Amino acid sequence: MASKLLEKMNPQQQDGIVSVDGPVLLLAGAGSGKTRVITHRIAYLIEERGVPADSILAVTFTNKAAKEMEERVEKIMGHSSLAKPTLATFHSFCVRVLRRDIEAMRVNGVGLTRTFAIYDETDQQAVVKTALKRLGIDDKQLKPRVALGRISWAKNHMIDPQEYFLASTNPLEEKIAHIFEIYRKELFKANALDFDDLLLETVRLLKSSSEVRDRYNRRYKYLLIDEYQDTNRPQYELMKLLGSHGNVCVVGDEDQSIYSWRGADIRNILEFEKDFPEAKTIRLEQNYRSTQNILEGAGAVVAQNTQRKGKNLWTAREGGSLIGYYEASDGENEAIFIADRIHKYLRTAGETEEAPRCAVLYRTNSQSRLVEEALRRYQIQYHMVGGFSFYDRSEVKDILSYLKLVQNPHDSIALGRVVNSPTRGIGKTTMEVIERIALTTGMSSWDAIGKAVEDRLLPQRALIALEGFKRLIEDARAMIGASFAEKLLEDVGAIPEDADTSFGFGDAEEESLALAAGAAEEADNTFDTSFNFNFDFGPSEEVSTIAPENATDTDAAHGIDAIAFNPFAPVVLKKSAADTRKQLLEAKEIENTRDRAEAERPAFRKPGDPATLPELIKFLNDRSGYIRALEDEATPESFSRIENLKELANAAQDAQERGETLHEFLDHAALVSDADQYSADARVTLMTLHAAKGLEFPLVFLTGMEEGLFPHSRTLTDPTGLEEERRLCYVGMTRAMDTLVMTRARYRRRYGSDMPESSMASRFLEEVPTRLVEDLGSPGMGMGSAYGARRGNEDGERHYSYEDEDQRPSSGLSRSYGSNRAGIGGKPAGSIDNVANFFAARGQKFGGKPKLAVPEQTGKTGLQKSVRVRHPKYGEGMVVQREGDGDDAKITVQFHQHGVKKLVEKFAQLQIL
Ligand SMILES: Nc1ncnc2c1ncn2[C@@H]1O[C@H](COP(=O)(O)OP(=O)(O)OP(=O)(O)O)[C@@H](O)[C@H]1O
Repeated sequence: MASKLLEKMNPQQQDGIVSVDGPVLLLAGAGSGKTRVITHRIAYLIEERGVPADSILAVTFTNKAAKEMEERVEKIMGHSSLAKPTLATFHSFCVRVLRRDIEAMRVNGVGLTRTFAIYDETDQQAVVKTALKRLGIDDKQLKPRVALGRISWAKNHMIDPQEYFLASTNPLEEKIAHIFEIYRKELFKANALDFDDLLLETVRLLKSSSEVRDRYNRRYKYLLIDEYQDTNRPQYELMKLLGSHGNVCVVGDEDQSIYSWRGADIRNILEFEKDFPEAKTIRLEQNYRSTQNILEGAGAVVAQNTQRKGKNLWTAREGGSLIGYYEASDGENEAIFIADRIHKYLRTAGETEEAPRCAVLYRTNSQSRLVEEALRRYQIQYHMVGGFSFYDRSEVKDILSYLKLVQNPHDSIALGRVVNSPTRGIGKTTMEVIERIALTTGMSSWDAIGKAVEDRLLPQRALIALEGFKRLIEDARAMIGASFAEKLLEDVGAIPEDADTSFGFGDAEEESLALAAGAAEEADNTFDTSFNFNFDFGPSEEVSTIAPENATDTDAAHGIDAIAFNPFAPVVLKKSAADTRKQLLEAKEIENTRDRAEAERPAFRKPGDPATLPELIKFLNDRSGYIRALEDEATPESFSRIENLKELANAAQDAQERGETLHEFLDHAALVSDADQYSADARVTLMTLHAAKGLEFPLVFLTGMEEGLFPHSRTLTDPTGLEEERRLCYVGMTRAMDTLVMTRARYRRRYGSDMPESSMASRFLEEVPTRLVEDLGSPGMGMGSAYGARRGNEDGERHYSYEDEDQRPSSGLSRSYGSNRAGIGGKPAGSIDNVANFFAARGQKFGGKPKLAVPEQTGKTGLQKSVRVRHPKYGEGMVVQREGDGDDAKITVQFHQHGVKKLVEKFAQLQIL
């Protein structure tokens, strides 16, 4: 078997597969087959070393990668193992740990419970807005997004509000520390965690509970971490906590570290050997993906970085086509060029390649618009990754918020979102009173509503509306309560001696088991929302026989709404453990009798059993009046929203068929990321460079290669940030298997400005050796300038657009545009002359290695690099480049408010500060 697993692997890959004892650092260059090695390593551990599959934990970066890995392992092993390795992202792994064990951190009944909510960015922003309001800070002065960014940064560096406050050096930072503290408290009150917390709380849990930590250490004997270069501090700590046995294999490529903005610390990979001095380092340096030209080009770019270990990637695919370069006159022209190329590619590749696939990559999402428009003109279907996801639609978010409330009524953000959606007469004033009660008593909004209703603290009309809402949520909760009751009963008699032996995730029975201990004290406010999805509605005549037996406080108090929807009254736990057990046994007795009677009728759901997830969604859709409100609206938009809600019910049906719990369903919706939307079947994919990591395409377009756009303006004065942008460029270039085209627009419209602004070529273009590049017919080249440096608005050059006669595609789909256009100085595009001219001009401006070789020109005015300046219109900024001298000198300034501008010195009216 070993020989089979090692077949078709190069010696380094083989080493990576069989070196399973002790720490291993697998430095895997782009396209060097690390996914292959990881999957075969897992199979090797199981098949050759006899390691139980479920003692292997492999952590990947996206859900999609985890799923793909799972499929690949299964394929290699041919479904031979019943137990499975755990393949998950850090976040989903942490959710599972916390859903199982978070209550181990509760002290004297205080702390989060397993029904915690996960807050996404919208939820987080809502909390920050509350904090701003409470502190009297105008959200225009301090944008919630900015505050949130700082909070997330602090969390990823494991800094708490107190530490943040102590370290703050200015009033703004102090304010953020206060916001952070309120934010933290609000989430706690709402029994909620944000994405960063998922990691932090898991670290805290494993550190604080040796019992829990030991259990995970006993369970997972082999730890594999993919994309190690992108791990942040909490992830690093998790690696240490979970990998204390030393069988840790981290796989990564420091040249592909692109997530520092999420707190990723490249030092984790650079210093792995320090953390584990006995670590074995294996380098995978043969690239199987790209041609030599592409690889060399990408290698030359990333070689400019200093923060790297360095490696010699090589490929057996010698030569290949040159890297294409197209310098468009403007953004529209760039988009048309791309659409045209794709059109031709799809037409011709269809004849030769099995499944033509290509990707258009950009630095920021907003760049997609023009490309989308152009593709539509060419009637080319495309798939966009990172657009508005299904789960982001407002109606879907609303119903998910109802579900979140069913799971955890203390989730104040979910409550705020739907308390008056659809409108039910709970206005702003009412909610302000509720918030005041919550604030003064420290209660959650849900409890505050309860108090307001009980103590009659609001006008009658408001109270009726609040009561109605409260009852709706309680009824929905009651519908699923029976599941808890039933499984609890089953588990009470079957708690294993050693809980370790039944350790596993996603197992509904196990979840109930862990809940059993806390059930008595928490029965009224901690519902387990695990579902048993295997039942259909029962026959309606059974209502009368079963409902009274199991009637509950909730039913008595709230009439028969839930029953009207669900003919079987649900079981809700009473408060004492003895009562609970008695009630459960009674329920079980009834069940047993009924089970026997119904053995022949499997199609019906058993009376008293919990509602299924789709049933719950339908109940919420109907009882909340949401669908009715949309129907009343009767617009095409409202009908399509209804369709979306039906689709959500379908998603729930799928989840039910996979045996997922409500937790898992909501967790899935919360953890879906941009990259997960990628579909391998799409022929044309549009996505950001970040989302493209780990993927490969025969044809890749890298667009918007302009200073200020890529590298992003934020990083122009920050060497570390610049290195990360360069790595991003490297990631983008190495996605290409056969053909890579880099494009740039000389003019680009920014922030909806009237006139497109002139741009400068990205420095990354400069770093690609000229011998590897071919001009693909950039219009208007060779006018004595490169990258439009002298062709800014100031010299009045016209720019092309859809409307320009000679740029417009001729007609229909057979148009040909771009590559056969006249190039530099009227010569055919792509001719040796043109290319030479073009790059000669470029060389003059930047020199071979711009970073080192560009001599700083001495200007008369002292407007040198790094000098701070003020412009009458753009305000303050810093000079980042000076080109030329005398009257014609061009000064590039990074303005604080307006981004990068290139100005002619003599006209610029720049004042040195
Ligand atoms: N030994 C091999 N022989 C032939 N093809 C291989 C071999 N190893 C890997 N490949 C192929 O090389 C390509 C890249 O492999 P893979 O996706 O595993 O690389 P990677 O290291 O994960 O890349 P990246 O880090 O750039 O995302 C795939 O198409 C894979 O099938």
